[in-house]
Amino acid sequence: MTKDARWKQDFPKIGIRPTIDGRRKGVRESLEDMTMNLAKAVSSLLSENLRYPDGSPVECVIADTCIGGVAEAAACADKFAKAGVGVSITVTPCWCYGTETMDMDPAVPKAIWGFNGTERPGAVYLAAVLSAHAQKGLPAFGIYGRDVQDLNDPSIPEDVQEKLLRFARAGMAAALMKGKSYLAIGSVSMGIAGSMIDPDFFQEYLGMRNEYVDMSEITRRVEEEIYDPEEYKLALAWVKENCKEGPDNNPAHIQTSREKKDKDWEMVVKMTQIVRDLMVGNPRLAELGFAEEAMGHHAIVSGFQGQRQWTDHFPNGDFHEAILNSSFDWNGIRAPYLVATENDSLNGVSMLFGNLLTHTAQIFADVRTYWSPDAVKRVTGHELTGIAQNGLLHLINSGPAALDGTGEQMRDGEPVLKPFWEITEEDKNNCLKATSWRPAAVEYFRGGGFSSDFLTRGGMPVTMSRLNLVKGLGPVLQIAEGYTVDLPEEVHDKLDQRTDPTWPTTWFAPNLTGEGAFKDVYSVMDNWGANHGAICYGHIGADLITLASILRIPVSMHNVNADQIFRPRAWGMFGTNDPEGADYRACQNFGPLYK
Ligand SMILES: C[C@H](O)[C@@H](O)[C@@H](O)C(=O)CO
Ligand SMILES: [Mn+2]
Repeated sequence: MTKDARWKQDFPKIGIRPTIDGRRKGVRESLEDMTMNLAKAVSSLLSENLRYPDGSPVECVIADTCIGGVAEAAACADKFAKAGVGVSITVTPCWCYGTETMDMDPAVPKAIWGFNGTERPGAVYLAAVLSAHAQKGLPAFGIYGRDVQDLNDPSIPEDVQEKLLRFARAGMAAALMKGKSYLAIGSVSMGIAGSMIDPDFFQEYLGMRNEYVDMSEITRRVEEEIYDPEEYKLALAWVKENCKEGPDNNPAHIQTSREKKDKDWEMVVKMTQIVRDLMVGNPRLAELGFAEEAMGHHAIVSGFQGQRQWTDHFPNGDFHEAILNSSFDWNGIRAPYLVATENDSLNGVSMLFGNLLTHTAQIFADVRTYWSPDAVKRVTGHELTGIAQNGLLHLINSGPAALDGTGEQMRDGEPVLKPFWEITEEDKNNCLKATSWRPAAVEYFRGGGFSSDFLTRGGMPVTMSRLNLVKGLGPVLQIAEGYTVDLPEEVHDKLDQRTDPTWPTTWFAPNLTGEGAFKDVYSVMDNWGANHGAICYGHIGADLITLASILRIPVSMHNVNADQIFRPRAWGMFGTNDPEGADYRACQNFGPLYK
């Protein structure tokens, strides 16, 4: 199979709009070079720092001329539409005519950098055009450098760079998901509301489609051999060599035979191929006579119901969920495919946000247990210290934690999760070595299968997020930044044995602020909106907040420093003393991006 059937269309581009004072015979001419150079500098900054999901640099398109009035604004809009621009950034060092030069496309996230200078009033334009954006209901991000620059200084100050990059990362995440689908394989898992797909949410807030296939489609493709048989051989051999089977934890009388386990391996490998092909298609299938199946469902994220109808009879989905979510398989190191276990589409969306912002693999987990320091002491005799001193959350689920979540990839001697293009063979092999595949708990999974078992290395900055839907309100996002934690081996073992030790564990200590939901670790658990969370490497809370504001999803809970929060300027019009309340009011007022 071609390794990446996914990226058939061109990626969206970032459009840069240099706006200028339209007065000829002096003013405009004196500003042309400076203005165009600002646009070029922003273009270089973004292309050097941001990448597409395939690892290639983000492409920028600059308007053909500076924009001094509506004719040039329209020419720019035309160029951007033809070039597939998904995000726009307006730059200017000077006064320009607000409503005559502004970007009017309601579905394109927008920012404006108004140069902080004295010779020409860039900040005055910034304020004027942002007032127009508010008045017209087209929210835009305002970027105003903290320190005055000289007019001929083409550099981008660090604070401006940070805001340009934060906006562009989030804007591109929104643009990249637009037009893609969430593929539900199966329906509702064990009454989990997140697997009741809400198509209005996907359509209006994310610009996405919903695709649905019954799990019987997997049976059909297995039985009719609708997968690449050569890849299957390669995959099975790779799995035998790289995926070591761990001990069977089932009571002896229900353990399955060696023969059944070997059959399960064959089945779970086929399931992996089939789920991937369902998501993104596979040109090899057309060569094999399956042209329709070769097309796929254009899915950027999917969910697999599994429990219970499938898993009561067939091997569970843990293998395909874990491998597809990882940054590697038998075809080598590649971008993760996102698969939400239990078809929890809302956790799938949280994974999608994390992945599009960082290009790293995501850890999907049950937010299973709050362990207070006292409870840990009582059960193990161990005193929690350091970042764990206030207690821990046990993140654990059968299934889809990416193997990258072992924390076995290294950068400067520190454990990290890398975008796939930075992952080395050694990183990959270490992730595989740190994972064992335990025969599934048969009382839960009557059909057998294998669950990935690993323990995430401690000391990594991570962000757990979760999208929730509330009737009458709509979607809200919650965000908890914190760290993964190492426990002494015997302490981990004791705590792990009390749950299901065949599943991957991440010990998580959220950063506390002493207030609200972050008063203590218990409060984080107590305020979590659902049974699942999506865990992303890095402290990406600020980027998530910016993305949520682009999509008009209010943030109900976060522990991000106030000075990192960057939302469209109009949010301040809904109150400045209470940013959380203002966020709710602004999101409600403007409504979903694609309505
Ligand atoms: C085996 C169980 O049914 C688990 O899958 C269950 O605890 C969950 O993961 C619920 O989200
Ligand atoms: Mn679960």
